[in-house]
Amino acid sequence: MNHLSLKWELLFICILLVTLPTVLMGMVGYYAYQSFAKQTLESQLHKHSQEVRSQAYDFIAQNERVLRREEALVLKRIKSVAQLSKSIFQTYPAQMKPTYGDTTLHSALQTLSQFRLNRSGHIFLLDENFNPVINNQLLPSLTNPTLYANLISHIKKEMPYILSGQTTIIKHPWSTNPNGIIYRQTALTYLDNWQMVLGVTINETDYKSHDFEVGLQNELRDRLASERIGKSGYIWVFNGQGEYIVSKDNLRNGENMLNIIDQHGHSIVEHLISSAKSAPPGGNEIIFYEWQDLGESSASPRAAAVTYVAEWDWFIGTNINLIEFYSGLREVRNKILHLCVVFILIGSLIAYYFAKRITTPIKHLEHLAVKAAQGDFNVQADPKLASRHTEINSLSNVFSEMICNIRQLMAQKEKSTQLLAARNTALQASEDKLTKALLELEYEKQKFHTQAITDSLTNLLNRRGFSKEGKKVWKRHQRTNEPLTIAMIDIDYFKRINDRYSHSIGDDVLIQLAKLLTNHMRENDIVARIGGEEFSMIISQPLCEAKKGLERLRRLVENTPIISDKREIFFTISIGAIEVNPQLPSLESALDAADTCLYAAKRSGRNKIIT
Ligand SMILES: Nc1nc2c(ncn2[C@@H]2O[C@H](COP(=O)(O)OP(=O)(O)OP(=O)(O)O)[C@@H](O)[C@H]2O)c(=O)[nH]1
Repeated sequence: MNHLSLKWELLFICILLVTLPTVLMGMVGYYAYQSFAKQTLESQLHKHSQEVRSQAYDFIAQNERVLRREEALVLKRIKSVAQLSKSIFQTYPAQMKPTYGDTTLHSALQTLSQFRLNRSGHIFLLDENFNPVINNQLLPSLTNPTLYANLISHIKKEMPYILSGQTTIIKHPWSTNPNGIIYRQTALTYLDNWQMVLGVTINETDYKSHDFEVGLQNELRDRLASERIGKSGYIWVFNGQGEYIVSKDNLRNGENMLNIIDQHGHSIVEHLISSAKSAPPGGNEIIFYEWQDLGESSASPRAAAVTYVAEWDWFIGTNINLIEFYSGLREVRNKILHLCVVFILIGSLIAYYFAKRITTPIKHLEHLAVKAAQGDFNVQADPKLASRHTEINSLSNVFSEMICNIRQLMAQKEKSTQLLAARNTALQASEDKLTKALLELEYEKQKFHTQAITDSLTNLLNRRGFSKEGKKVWKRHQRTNEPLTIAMIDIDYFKRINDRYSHSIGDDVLIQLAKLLTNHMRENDIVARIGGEEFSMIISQPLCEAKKGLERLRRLVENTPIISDKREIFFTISIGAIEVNPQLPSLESALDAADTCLYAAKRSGRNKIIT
């Protein structure tokens, strides 16, 4: 985040603040809708299942109502037949009482014995031992003695009632068939004249026809087969053997589907049947499974509410294709997704606008600050910023005020700098003048000093200079005891040169000698003109060495004429030299000693050296 600019950081935060709640709300919305959809699915299935169940029970109830009405009619009939028969037989005398095994029945009994109601209904008579005396061949006592005994037991129970002259009806099991026990309804009455029980009996199967029930089932079957839940949801019905009672559009009715297994190898229909059986009484159970219908390339996930109608052994399922059902949910999810994206985009654009609105003035002020930092104080904040009544406005005002102050300070500084520069220039000029004056003074001083110690004609040291420099050498000699020779040099007959050639040529001689002396002397030697034509030398050599040089000098002078007016003028010098020794206490005494030698050289004929 540190390398992000403020604008992008603000933008990022705003987008985050928009995106997170949007995505969160989208997810909550989607999952809420998903949960709602699942509840809707289940309630829809429950509702359909209950409707189908109630339809089935309406049909069952209708069937039962019809059967009950049929039964009531039959029972009324057998009762009336029994009472009618009784009224007939009561008219017969006791002598006409039939006996067990009697084959010569009179015509009335034969007629009654041949009486048939529906298919199996007939009349029978039982003697006091409960043995059949007519229609004994129709009583299956020989084939099912247990059920026959059961009938007799029932009759015996009813005896007190029929003995009182009443006619009663009993229901008793009579035979069995593959569908179960077949019951009979029997109307009983008592013949007082013959002490016999008269019965009119009929099999329930004779009047309880399944045709009506089958018709009802077929009607319901057709109705269910065409019913749809949603686009492709439908209703199926299996019987306990796993056979289709109702299939989609009745296309697979009768097919046994127990062999359809799921991925775990279990029979799906068995699972449906067991789930329906375990459903709460009168209710249904929601189950999820995979099923492949005719025309489908693969099994698809389904949900069904299953219920069991025990009376018909029908396992009814109302099912929905989950892919189809949730396709609507996918549409909702996509819509939520699109809404989220649009919302985030709009939020991002708004965030970008505000981030830019916030950062643009800051960027502008930053740009101005950078320019100011680089020394450009002619910057001015954008006047548009003043129109914003925000912190930016305050910042802009403060920045402008600051720049204005800096500008004033800079102007003051500039003024002060110019003033200072002018003063510096003046000061520098004064200083230069002073330096120049000092230099001139020093030059003059040096000049005066040089003039004071220099002979103006020969530029050699004069007597004062010689004395000054000589004292230094003398002190050094005293300190180091180095060998030192003092020589006094005088031009011979100089007065004659002046007189003979002029004073000017005399000066030239002096200058010539000074040059020769200067060339002759060594670095540490001192040469000076201490009088008119008198020169002195201090030579840093012992006398023996110095004398050789002085001799060379003397000969050089002797052989080096000066040229004046194309004439050669020769001159000579006399030299007196001594070596400084401890007997000479000062430079003056040493000069005196050398002067004494010079005097001796003059006296002894000149142009020579006396040491
Ligand atoms: N041209 C010239 N002559 C000078 C100068 N100073 C002194 N003299 C002359 O030097 C002469 C010195 O003469 P003297 O003292 O008699 O010595 P000299 O003639 O050399 O004789 P000795 O020294 O005995 O050989 C004088 O005539 C001075 O006038 C100078 O600066 N220029």
